[in-house]
Amino acid sequence: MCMFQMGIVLVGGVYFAATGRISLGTLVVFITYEGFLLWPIRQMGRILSDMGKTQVSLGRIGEILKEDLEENDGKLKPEIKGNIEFEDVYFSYDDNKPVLNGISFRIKAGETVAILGPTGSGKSTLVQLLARLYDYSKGSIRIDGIEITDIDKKWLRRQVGLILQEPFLFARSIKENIKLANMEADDSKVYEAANMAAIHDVITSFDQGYDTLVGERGVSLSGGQKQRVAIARTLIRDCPILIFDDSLSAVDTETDAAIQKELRERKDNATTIIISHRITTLARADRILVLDKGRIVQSGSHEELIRQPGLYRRIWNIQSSLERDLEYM
Ligand SMILES: Nc1ncnc2c1ncn2[C@@H]1O[C@H](COP(=O)(O)OP(=O)(O)OP(=O)(O)O)[C@@H](O)[C@H]1O
Repeated sequence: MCMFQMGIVLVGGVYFAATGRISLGTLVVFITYEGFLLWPIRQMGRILSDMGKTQVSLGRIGEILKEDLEENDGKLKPEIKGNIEFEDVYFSYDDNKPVLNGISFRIKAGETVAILGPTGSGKSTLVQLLARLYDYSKGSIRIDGIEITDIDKKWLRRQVGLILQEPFLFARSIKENIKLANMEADDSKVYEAANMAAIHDVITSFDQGYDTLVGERGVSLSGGQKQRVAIARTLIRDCPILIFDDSLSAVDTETDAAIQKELRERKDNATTIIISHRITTLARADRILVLDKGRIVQSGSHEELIRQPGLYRRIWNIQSSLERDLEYM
């Protein structure tokens, strides 16, 4: 029972006892039994709300298991260069609320495109369609000219490296966490990926180096360090298409710049899509798409977008004036 409820019961109870309407014994028994009753009722409320979450999670696990059993016979397994084309793509999670409303754009193999947009504008949904986590209802998405629904789903997902904002690390060593995506990779490949993700020096500063355990029994990594381990885990797969879904947000600006430089200088330059709210990250991309309510409302290079009114210029003004203020502090 919270202090407030306890206070009301006590004040009321003492008043009734003092005016002789109830005995002191009745008051004590009432408070005791109320305490017994309240806790199970609260627990019941929690169980009911957890049951709702369990139902949704069970449904999703079922979908994943079903997908694994799906036949992919006859689907293509092409070698992918990384040319991406969205043509008039529509998508909604449920029929009433459209999330993407006619998205069209092209990315050439090896290009870096950044996406900016208010929360809920459909950025994550757009990149998840590319990895076929969901299927679009109308329009066409092509990779190297092939409709992605004609490509074997597992094959496609191996070519598209999607790094999420809150990556999951297992309670294993850092090396095992990086190698997870490519068990055949040797140590030099692990170090190369960690270097590109700007996390090698942090790892080697630990007493156990790459054998350091992550999680409760080992080191607790910061949000930015976890993101960089997850980036290394994706880079070790050598995917021709890389997607950073706000996954550079917890990394400081300089490290972010270092990672982007490494990616650009990679031998086989991957097609890269970066979702970010940080203007310095966006500015380094070859092209920026601005999304609003499931539509592309602006598209161009940093120089082009700061010359026209719109969300990009507003964010640029706010973030640059903040940086100037910080310099003077
Ligand atoms: N699995 C889902 N089921 C139902 N609706 C969803 C699901 N995922 C996202 N949405 C809804 O779709 C819309 C677009 O979401 P999305 O995550 O793509 O936006 P976003 O631009 O990436 O936002 P943020 O910047 O906050 O990550 C939102 O209204 C969101 O509530």
